[in-house]
Amino acid sequence: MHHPTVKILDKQFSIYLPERKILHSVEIVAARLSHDYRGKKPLFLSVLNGAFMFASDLMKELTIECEISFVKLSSYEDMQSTGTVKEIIGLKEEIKGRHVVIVEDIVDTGHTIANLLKQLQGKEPASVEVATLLLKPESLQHELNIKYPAMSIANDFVVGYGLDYNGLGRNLRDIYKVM
Ligand SMILES: O=P(O)(O)OC[C@H]1O[C@H](OP(=O)(O)OP(=O)(O)O)[C@H](O)[C@@H]1O
Ligand code: HPA
Repeated sequence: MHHPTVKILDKQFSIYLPERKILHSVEIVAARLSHDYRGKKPLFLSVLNGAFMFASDLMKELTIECEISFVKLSSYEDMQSTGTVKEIIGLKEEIKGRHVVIVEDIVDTGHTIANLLKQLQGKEPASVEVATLLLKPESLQHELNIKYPAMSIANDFVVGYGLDYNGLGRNLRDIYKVM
């Protein structure tokens, strides 16, 4: 079902990125990753919770030998960054010498990714890059090289396809923006 608008808690959202457009952009970024990481047996590190749906669809499109693992770190409350970024939880894999690709649903201010990159670089990986479904270039507050953004969007709050508003809306197939 594709609704033109949805209401979540106190806010109204309108359709922004339909599922077919999302999946098309996932295919394109997966093709780039498959090309760039062939023979490198990369470790995809998906950041929970938001990235679960992107990670799932991305993995299905990859044609190379690769691993995936899930880590957790949360910093968002309501619609604003708290600025405090927590440490990586649940990382059991040896990072040293591995080609790591972080899989995120969204890079907004960049606080989360900047912190995560710093923590991972200390573990001496062979390389680290970032694949994100959404990038908000106008919102970025860090100098980051995000090599694999599936889509760049304006500075609007969005929900759906894994992204939440106060925990809700992650199950929506399409992405909606706040009205
Ligand atoms: O670039 P930033 O401004 O740091 O924002 C991006 C981060 O915020 C969201 O995570 P959140 O902390 O909301 O956790 P969640 O994935 O469980 O929703 C999102 O999944 C990114 O990890
Ligand atoms: N929507 C949902 N979660 C988020 C966003 C957003 O626009 N930015 C950072 N986390």
